[in-house]
Amino acid sequence: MASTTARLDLDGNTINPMTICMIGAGGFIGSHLCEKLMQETPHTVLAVDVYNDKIKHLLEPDSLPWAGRIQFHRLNIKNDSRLEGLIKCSDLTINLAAICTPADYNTRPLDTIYSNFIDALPVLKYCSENNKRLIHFSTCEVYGKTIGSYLPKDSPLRQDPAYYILKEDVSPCIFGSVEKQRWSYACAKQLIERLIYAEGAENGLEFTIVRPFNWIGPRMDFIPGIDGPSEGVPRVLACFSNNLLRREPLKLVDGGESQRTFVYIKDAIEAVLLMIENPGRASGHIFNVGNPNNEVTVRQLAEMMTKVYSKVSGEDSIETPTIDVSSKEFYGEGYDDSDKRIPDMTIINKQLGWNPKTSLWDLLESTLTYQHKTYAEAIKQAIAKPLAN
Ligand SMILES: NC(=O)c1ccc[n+]([C@@H]2O[C@H](COP(=O)([O-])OP(=O)(O)OC[C@H]3O[C@@H](n4cnc5c(N)ncnc54)[C@H](O)[C@@H]3O)[C@@H](O)[C@H]2O)c1
Ligand SMILES: O=c1ccn([C@@H]2O[C@H](COP(=O)(O)OP(=O)(O)O[C@H]3OC[C@@H](O)[C@H](O)[C@H]3O)[C@@H](O)[C@H]2O)c(=O)[nH]1
Repeated sequence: MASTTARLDLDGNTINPMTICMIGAGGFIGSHLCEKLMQETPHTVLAVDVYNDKIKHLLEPDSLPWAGRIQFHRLNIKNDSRLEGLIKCSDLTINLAAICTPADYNTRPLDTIYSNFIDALPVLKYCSENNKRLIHFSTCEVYGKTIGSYLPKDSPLRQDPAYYILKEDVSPCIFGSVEKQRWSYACAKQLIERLIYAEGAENGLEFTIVRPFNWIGPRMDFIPGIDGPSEGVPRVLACFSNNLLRREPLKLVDGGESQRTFVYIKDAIEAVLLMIENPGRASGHIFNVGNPNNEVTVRQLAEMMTKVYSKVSGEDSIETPTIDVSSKEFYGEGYDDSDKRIPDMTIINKQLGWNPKTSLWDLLESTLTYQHKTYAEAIKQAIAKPLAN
């Protein structure tokens, strides 16, 4: 419950309650951010989304301690004139709305580009015209591939951090060719970042851009055939969770050699709250938000998830826990991948003093405990049903 003592920002000033228009509030990150804002702050949230399943527990019943501080507005920002009014009556807009699953980037590139660029334009326009602050969610994918990935395999420079650490104000954005439609998302995100930055430079828009580096945790995406389409392909955490729950081998795309750093959603949300409540320190900045200490290859992630799931479910792992699949088979034509993603943390450290805390093992343990509790029974029933018929 929100504390009654005054909240202070990082400079010791009192934080006044604010109204936040949160677009995409019904998604994975939005649901955790709404939860944090309701449980720990006095702020009000106008939660905008086309779905609200992931925030239902915050909206009902009316007796919840924060009732009245969160309102759900079911609207599609593509074509709804109510959006401007909601932005106008808020102090801050946070835009999370996007198509952001890699399986869509090469198979639905038009929807991906529209969602990540065109649909964000009115949000930016209304914030700029009404002098409202904007926190916009971009992605670590804007960095694309590392410079090091273009060096010869045996080059010693590949070991030099200058060739792979990703810095907001220094690193270039390196994407594959246009035929590699994987990059439709990254490219759309890059262009909206540039437009927001330009609105700041030319028209004084107060903005913050967030580049999340693989935030994971409970409520991420969906489990195919249970709370999402049977043929759907979510992000890796949900793909591997689904395989573990169904006792199927985890599929390693192109050998599972790509590397990622994973950060626990609850750590990352702390960083967003600091941005919300410290505008003087956050405005005009682009922030990497990730955990450089949690780097693994996708193969290592699969191995660790298999061990953790065995521990939390009490079930032995299957005989062949992983299998290799080609990216063409798994994602279709036009897929490509980021080789390695380690965030530089200098700017977020200096501006907000934020550091991630949770190790990969610990965050997988709490997340897979949630997956097991939430889905194991439903999966059992789904598997038993066709047999019974
Ligand atoms: N989760 C991550 O690790 C990660 C990494 C990089 C970037 N991001 C960015 O963070 C943001 C949120 O990501 P997420 O993981 O919560 O994804 P998500 O898919 O769970 O949430 C996005 C939400 O936006 C809503 N939405 C999409 N289009 C809409 C529209 N036209 N009108 C209204 N609502 C709409 C969706 O219904 C969904 O609830 C996205 O912009 C994404 O690109 C996330
Ligand atoms: O079953 C699977 C799923 C995924 N993978 C691999 O696992 C890696 C991670 O895949 P994810 O689905 O989590 O997506 P990525 O990390 O590539 O991109 C994500 O990064 C940042 C955000 O902007 C987006 O949420 C998304 O684009 C990729 O190398 C992918 O090929 C598998 O090997 N097997």
